[in-house]
Amino acid sequence: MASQSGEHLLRAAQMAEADRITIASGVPGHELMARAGSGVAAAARRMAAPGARILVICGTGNNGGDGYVAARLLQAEGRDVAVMAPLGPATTADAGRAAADWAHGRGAAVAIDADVAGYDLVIDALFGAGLNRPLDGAALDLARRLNASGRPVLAVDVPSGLNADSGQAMAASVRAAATVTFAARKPGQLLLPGRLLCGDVTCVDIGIAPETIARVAGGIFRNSPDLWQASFPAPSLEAHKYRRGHVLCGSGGPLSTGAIRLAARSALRVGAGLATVAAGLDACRAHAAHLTAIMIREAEGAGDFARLLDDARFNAVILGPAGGVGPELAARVEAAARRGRALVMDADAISSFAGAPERLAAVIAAGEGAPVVMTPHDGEFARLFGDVAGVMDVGAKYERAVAAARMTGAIVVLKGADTVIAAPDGRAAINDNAPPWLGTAGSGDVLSGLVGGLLAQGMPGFEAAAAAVWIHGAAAQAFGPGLISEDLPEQVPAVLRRLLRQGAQAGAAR
Ligand SMILES: NC(=O)C1=CN([C@@H]2O[C@H](COP(=O)(O)OP(=O)(O)OC[C@H]3O[C@@H](n4cnc5c(N)ncnc54)[C@H](OP(=O)(O)O)[C@@H]3O)[C@@H](O)[C@H]2O)[C@H](O)CC1
Ligand SMILES: [K+]
Repeated sequence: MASQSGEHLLRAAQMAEADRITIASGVPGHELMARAGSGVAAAARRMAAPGARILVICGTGNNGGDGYVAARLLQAEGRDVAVMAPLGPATTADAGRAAADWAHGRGAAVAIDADVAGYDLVIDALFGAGLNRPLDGAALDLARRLNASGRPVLAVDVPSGLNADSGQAMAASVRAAATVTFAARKPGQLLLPGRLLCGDVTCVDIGIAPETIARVAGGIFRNSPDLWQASFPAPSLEAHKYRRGHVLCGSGGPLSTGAIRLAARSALRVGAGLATVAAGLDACRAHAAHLTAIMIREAEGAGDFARLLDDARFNAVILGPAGGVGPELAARVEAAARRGRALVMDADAISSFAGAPERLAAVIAAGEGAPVVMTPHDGEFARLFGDVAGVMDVGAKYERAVAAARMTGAIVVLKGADTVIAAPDGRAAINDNAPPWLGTAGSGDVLSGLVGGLLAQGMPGFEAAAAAVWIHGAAAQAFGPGLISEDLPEQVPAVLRRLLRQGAQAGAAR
């Protein structure tokens, strides 16, 4: 996993280990703190105009230490800085040293009940990665006063009260306009509500080596082209349409045919060589009125569908968009999985296994390693895994997705504004490029098509799913507000051009 390229996200414990390794290698902790504090001061300079009144709220640990360093640097250049130490003096050696350096000749800290509304910028250095229980008492009161004051907050590492791993507020969390974090982003800064509570996140290099980060990393990544560009199918002259795969898309009934058409069109747009919609006769007639490049084959039941799959040229299958929950659809899933075809399970295909994840796992195991990608939203996920210990009851969203992937053998795309892509081997990617307007009817159908189209071109399951999620978000960003799902496939070419340009540049740089 460590060889996987991409931006590592580090949990608090992994960050502490990176700290420890770096200190053991000869970089003193107070040096790391000095660099961290300097990064905070630089961000404060950008946020606070000259003459602005700055309040630095320092906790007792090293997060507070970063705050003392920033306070000293800002005061040394003539900034109007006050320090509040609501929980008492620093308790760690490095923070104590930073506090002493700040206090030297600079007067005492302000009282805890000082009116925070009187400041132009508040630097939140109360708790960082060391938060280990919900806020309470004075800390909880102060966080609430800070949020109520409407004052712009610059958070050190993470807003105080935010769990750096899960992105959840622990009783409450400071809401920051910006956050300065160190060495690597944390999962809780991309997951919701953490992403909203952090504001703009800047990651400061404090001298922790990339190989140290890779060594402590646990397979959690920020979703970006770096993660999957190497296996992204680049168009080439000899890759004629039969070499770029053929996606078989299972349709719903005659009054619910649009969903699978969105999926099939998306599969073609992302580069699949061919796409065919399989449908009952009445639905075929409905499709015939809409389709041109996408072919149509009649398949009344699961048996007909299975017989279509006897044609090995259908190397990828999409099932679920408005497919109709029930044993019929489950039987189609089984037919595709048992034949070892790359399979995307969306919506109704997932719900057709509600409460029976073990049965789904057995079906997937029969496919002997062909990639299966499921794309549930939270509700479908809960219906499938709700009763499984160790899946719904684990802390962070990516832990739930990885547990589900491990249990079923599928790649799990747990959708949302903070979609997580997880693999049975423990890898997870958190996606943070989806704009609010992507949440529109049918966008999930488009995503299933993008996944299927990339699988048809031979991308491995995890990479195909991560690339599809990223392209889905980028296409929505390209279109802007007012988006409806029919617009999404039409934005894919511009996103592909950008990706191929980036890929060519990366190749040239190698
Ligand atoms: N490489 C890096 O990332 C660097 C990070 N730095 C900064 O260090 C902090 C982490 O510092 P740490 O001392 O581990 O912990 P905090 O400062 O976040 O927390 C201080 C202590 O507060 C106690 N605690 C925890 N939760 C609560 C709570 N809800 N209420 C009250 N008190 C709480 C806890 O101590 P206990 O003994 O009470 O358990 C914490 O230890 C990191 O975020 C960075 O800002 C380095 O400065 C530079 C390198
Ligand atoms: K903080």
